[in-house]
Amino acid sequence: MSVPVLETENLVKVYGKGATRFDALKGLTFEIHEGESVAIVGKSGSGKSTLMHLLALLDEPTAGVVALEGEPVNRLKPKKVSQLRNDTFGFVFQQFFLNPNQTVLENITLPLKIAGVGRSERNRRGLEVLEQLDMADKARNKATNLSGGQKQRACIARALVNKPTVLFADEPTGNLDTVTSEIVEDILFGLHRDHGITLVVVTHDEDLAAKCQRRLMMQDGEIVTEEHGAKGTHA
Ligand SMILES: Nc1ncnc2c1ncn2[C@@H]1O[C@H](COP(=O)(O)OP(=O)(O)OP(=O)(O)O)[C@@H](O)[C@H]1O
Repeated sequence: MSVPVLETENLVKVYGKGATRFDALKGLTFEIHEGESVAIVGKSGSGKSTLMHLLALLDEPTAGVVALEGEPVNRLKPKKVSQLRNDTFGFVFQQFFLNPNQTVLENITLPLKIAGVGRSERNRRGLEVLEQLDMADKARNKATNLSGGQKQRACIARALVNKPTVLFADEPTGNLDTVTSEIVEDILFGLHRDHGITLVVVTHDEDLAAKCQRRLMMQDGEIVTEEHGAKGTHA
């Protein structure tokens, strides 16, 4: 079998110490393979976001290992980790995190700016993904002047502009109405199906989770069950 794009070994996260110590993740070992769609589900406080932050190299575990394409990340220098994160991952969050003072195009090309890509190439690639998401006509709009669904599409565009291997989505439809949620879900699963992007979704939404090929059910910092097989039409 191929090397997993992400794997963890005995992943532990402890917040605080002494009387305020909280064991948020209690030794998780699992793999995510390239091209999979995986949902991380569970009640509020079960450790979903903590796990996603560790997988996405946004935070460090207290103990245990995260390996990216077979390489344990804890052996790498912080600068290399940042570079890998920017090159390999795209992020879509519930809260959008768009800069209201910048245009849509400026917002979505930020990962390319961080990677040191020049302005004209940034704009070319930015317009290409906006085109793909049917948002090219909004390129010069300020990011505030968009509907919720358009904001989330802009976030997806920003997540895709670096052609990531893995797309992390934390409650991507949490702030959207049902119809707009479906549009955003269709885009995410379309990227998965048609472009082979690996999708890691943290969600409370059972319908969204059901569309993923695998569901990791979390409870009190542990994966208590794992379900396989998409329940929807996106096998
Ligand atoms: N920085 C922190 N300091 C202390 N405790 C924390 C910190 N971050 C998270 N926790 C605790 O760790 C536990 C897991 O939090 P986490 O955000 O991963 O849960 P979650 O499953 O994503 O919840 P939600 O669905 O509400 O977002 C919670 O009990 C939370 O209070």
